[in-house]
Amino acid sequence: MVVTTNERKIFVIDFDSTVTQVEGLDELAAIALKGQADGAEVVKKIKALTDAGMSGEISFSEALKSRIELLKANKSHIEILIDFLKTKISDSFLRNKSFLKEYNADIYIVSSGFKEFILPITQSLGLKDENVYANTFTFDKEGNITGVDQSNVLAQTGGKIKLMESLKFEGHVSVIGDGYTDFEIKKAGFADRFYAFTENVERPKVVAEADFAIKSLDEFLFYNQLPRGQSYPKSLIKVLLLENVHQAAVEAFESQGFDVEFHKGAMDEDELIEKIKDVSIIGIRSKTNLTKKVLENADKLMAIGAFCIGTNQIDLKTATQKGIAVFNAPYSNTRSVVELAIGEMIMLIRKIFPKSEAMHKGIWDKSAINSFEVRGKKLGMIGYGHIGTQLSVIGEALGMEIYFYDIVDKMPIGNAKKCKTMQEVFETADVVSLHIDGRKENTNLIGAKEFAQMKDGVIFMNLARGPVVNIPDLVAAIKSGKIEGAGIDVFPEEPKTNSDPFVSELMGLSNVILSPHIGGSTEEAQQGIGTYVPERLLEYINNGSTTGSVNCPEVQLPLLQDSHRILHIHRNVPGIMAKLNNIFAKHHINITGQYLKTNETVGYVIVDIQKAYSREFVQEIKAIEETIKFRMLF
Ligand SMILES: NC(=O)C1=CN([C@@H]2O[C@H](COP(=O)(O)OP(=O)(O)OC[C@H]3O[C@@H](n4cnc5c(N)ncnc54)[C@H](O)[C@@H]3O)[C@@H](O)[C@H]2O)C=CC1
Ligand SMILES: O=C(O)CCC(=O)C(=O)O
Repeated sequence: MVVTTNERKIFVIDFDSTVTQVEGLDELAAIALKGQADGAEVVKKIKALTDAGMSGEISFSEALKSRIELLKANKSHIEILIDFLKTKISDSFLRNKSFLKEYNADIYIVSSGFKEFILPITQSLGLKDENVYANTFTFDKEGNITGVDQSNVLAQTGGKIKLMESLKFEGHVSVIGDGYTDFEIKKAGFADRFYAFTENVERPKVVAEADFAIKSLDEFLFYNQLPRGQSYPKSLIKVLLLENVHQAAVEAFESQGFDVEFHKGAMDEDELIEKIKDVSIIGIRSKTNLTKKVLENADKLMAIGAFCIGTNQIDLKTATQKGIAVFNAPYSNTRSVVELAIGEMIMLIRKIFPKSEAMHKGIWDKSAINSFEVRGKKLGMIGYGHIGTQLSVIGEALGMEIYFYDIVDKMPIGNAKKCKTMQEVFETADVVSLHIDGRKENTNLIGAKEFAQMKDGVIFMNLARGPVVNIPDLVAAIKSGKIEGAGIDVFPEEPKTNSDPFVSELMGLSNVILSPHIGGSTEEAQQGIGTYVPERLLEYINNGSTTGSVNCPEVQLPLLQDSHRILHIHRNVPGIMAKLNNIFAKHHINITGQYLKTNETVGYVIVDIQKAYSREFVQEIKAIEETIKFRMLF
C-alpha cells in the first residue's frame, strides 16, 4: 500500500497519545492531585472523560470543560508535566527525529491539548512553533489554571475541523492520530488520508474508520516512501515468543517497536505450521520442536532464538538451508544446572527425600544407615562441556574425586581424571551424572548394558536430555537396587505446558528425585538468557552480525555508518562472488566495505554500499539463482 503523489505532502499530527505516549491533561491531573484524599478517584474520572471524548462518545467541548473543572492544577504542575512528557515521547517519533526536522515546514501539530506543555516537546523534536495549533489555558494571578481560552476554535466541538477549514491547505494531506476527532478531519473532507496511530493506544472505533492503522511512525514513513530511521518498519516484523521466556526479552523487542506475541506454553507442530507463516523471529526453549515441516512453512523467518543451551529441538540443517540464523544462550544457565546437580547428589546420597516423605506421614526414622557424605566419593561425568567442567570444580571443592568421559579430547580441570571410555567412568564412579547434549546419536545412550557396568548402589543423575536414557531400563535398575538413588530432571516425553499432566514409569519410586526440567530455571539464569538471546537476535536483525550463531557463518560487523548494507545468504557454490561483483560493477555501485564467511552449506556476504542504488540492482541480486535470503539495511 505504498502511497505515491506528486502534490505537496502535508502532515497533520495529533499530539496526545501520538507524539507522546500519554494524554497530557490526564497526567497533569495525576501530578496536581497526587497525595489528595480523593485524588485517584478524580484522576480516574478525568481519564474516563478523555476516553469518552477521544472515541466520540461525548462531545469534545463537554469532555474538555468537565476535565478542566475537575483539574486543580497550576503552573508549577505544568513544569513537572513537561519534564515527565520529555521521557514519554513515542519511541517511533524519537527514532525519526531527522524526518521531523527535515520536513518541519510541512508538519502541523493539530491538537486539543495545550500549548503550555506541547511546545516544549515539539521544540525538542525540531518542529516549528508556528505550525503547532493547540489550546491555551487561562490562569489567575497565583498561576492556577482557571479555564481554557474560549476564543480558540480548538476549544469547541468540531474544533479541529474548523481549524483545518481556516488553514486551507493545498496538497495531499495525511492526518495521523489516535482519536475520533482526528478521523473527523478526513470525514469533513479536509484530508486525503487518515492514519489511526496505535503505537500507544488502540481505539477500535477509530481504527474502524481509518484508511490505515499504523503501529508506528516508521510504518507511515515506509508506506509513504519518506526518509526514516528503519529500512523496514519493525512494527511490521512479527516476533513470536513461546514457553514463557523472560519478560526482559519481550521488553527488548517491544522497546524497538517490534510486533511481539508472547505465549506461556509451547506449540505443537500443526499449530506452529500455521502460526509461523508470518513470523520473522521466533523465541523458544526446549519444548518447541522446530521440525523440517514447520521450517518449510516459515518463509518469512529470519532468525530463531533458543532461550536455552540445547538446540536439538531445532532442525538445524533445514534452518541453514533456508538461511535462518539460529542463536542460543550457551552459558547463562550452566551454573544453575550445576547447583541443582550438587544439591540432588547430596540429597540422594543422604536419602533425604524418603526420610522427608516419611516425616510428612508422621514417621521419625533417625538413623545413619545408608547415609553417606559426598566427601571422598568418586563423581563420574559423561560430557565435560560448560556444565561438566563447572561441576568438576565444585565437586572437587567438596572433596570428591572427579572422573569424566567426553567424545572430544577435553583438558581436565584441577585434579579431574580423563577416562578413555564411558565404561571406565561407570566402573569407577559412586555418582554418575550426565552432561551431554541431545544430538540424535545420544538417544538411548544409557540403557541396561551401561547400568550393568555401574557399581552396585550407584547414584545416577540425568539433568541433560530425556531421550539419552532408556527409561524402562532405568526403572529396572532402580527396582533391582543396582541404582540406590536417581535424580532425573529431563524426560523423553515432557508436558508442553504446566497445565498438561506428567506421566512416567519413574513415578512413585523411592529415593528418586523428579524435577520438571528446571535445571536451568532460576531467576538469575532466565534473566541472563532473556537479555543475552535478544541481544544476539537484535544484533543480527539491526546490523547483520551473526556472532554466536550455531548454524550461520559467524561475522562480527562494524556499525553501519552513512551507507546501506546488503546482507546476502546464498548456497555455497563456486562462482557466486563473481556473480555478485558483476552486478555491483554493472550498476556502478560504490562499495565501502565487504565481508564474507562460509560454512559447508551456505555463504554469508555483507556489502556496505554508498547510498545511491537502483531498484534493478536489488532485483538482480535477488534473482541470482543461489540466493537464499536477501536483506538491505539503511
Ligand atoms: N536440565 C536443564 O534444564 C538443562 C539441561 N541442559 C543440557 O545439558 C547439556 C550440556 O550442556 P553444556 O555442558 O552447556 O553443553 P556443552 O556443549 O558445553 O557440553 C556437552 C559436552 O558433551 C559432550 N558429548 C556429547 N555427546 C557425548 C557422548 N556421547 N559421550 C561423551 N561426551 C559427549 C560434548 O563433546 C561436549 O563436550 C545441554 O546440551 C543440554 O542438553 C543444559 C542446560 C539446562
Ligand atoms: O529452560 C529450558 O526450558 C531448557 C533448559 C535446557 O534444557 C537447556 O538450556 O538446554
